Amino acid sequence: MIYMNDEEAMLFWPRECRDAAHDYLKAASKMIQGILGALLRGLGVEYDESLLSCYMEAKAVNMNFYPPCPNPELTVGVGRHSDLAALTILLQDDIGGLFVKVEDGGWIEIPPVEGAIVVNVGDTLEILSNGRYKSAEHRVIASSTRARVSVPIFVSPRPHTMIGPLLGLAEKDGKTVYRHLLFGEYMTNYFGAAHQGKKTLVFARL
Ligand SMILES: O=C(O)CCC(=O)C(=O)O
Ligand SMILES: [Fe+2]
Repeated sequence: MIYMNDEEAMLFWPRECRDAAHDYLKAASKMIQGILGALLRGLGVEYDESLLSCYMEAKAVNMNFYPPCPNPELTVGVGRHSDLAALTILLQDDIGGLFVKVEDGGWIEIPPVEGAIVVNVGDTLEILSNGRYKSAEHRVIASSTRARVSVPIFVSPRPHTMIGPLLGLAEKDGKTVYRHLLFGEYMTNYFGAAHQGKKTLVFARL
C-alpha cells in the first residue's frame, strides 16, 4: 500500500486493513525519521535538515504472506535482493525464514525476536552514504509446515528527487563511489533487474 497522503490512503487502501496499517505507519514514521536522521548525521557532513524528510517522503506498507510449502527448496519465497528504499522497517511473525548475506558469502538467519523489528539499509541509503552503509542483501525461504506473515515499511524519496552521495562526502572519503541520479531513474532500472542480489547498484556506480 503506497502512502502519499491521508486522503488517498483512506480512499484506496483495502478497507479490511486500512486503519491498522495507517496507524502503524503514522506511529512508525517518527521512529524511522529518528533512525534515518541518526544514520545521516553519522556520516559526519553538514546537510540540510529538509533532505531528511525528502529521502523518506514516499512510504509503503506491504503485507507479505508465505503459505506453507512442503518442499521449500523448490520454491522461491523471496529471491535474493536488497531493498530499493532508503530504509526498511520489518515486522515479522514467529516463523522465521528471513536470511541475510554476510561478508564471507554465506547466509545467516535473522531469527524472530518478540517485540523486535528488523531494520534494513536499502540501496538508496547506500548511494546517499557514498557506499559507507551497505544495503542488506536478503531472501526469504518459506516454511514447510506453517504460513508466515511479514509487514515491511519502506521509506524512499519521490521519483523526482535527486539522490547521490551527500555533499562533501566524496571529498571526505577521497573517492566518489556513486553518481547523482533521479530516484525515479534508479527505480525503473531496479525493477528491471529483480532478484539478482545487489546487481541493481551497478547502475548507480560511477
Ligand atoms: O518477508 C520478509 O521477511 C522480507 C520481505 C522482503 O524482503 C521484502 O518485502 O522486500
Ligand atoms: Fe526485501
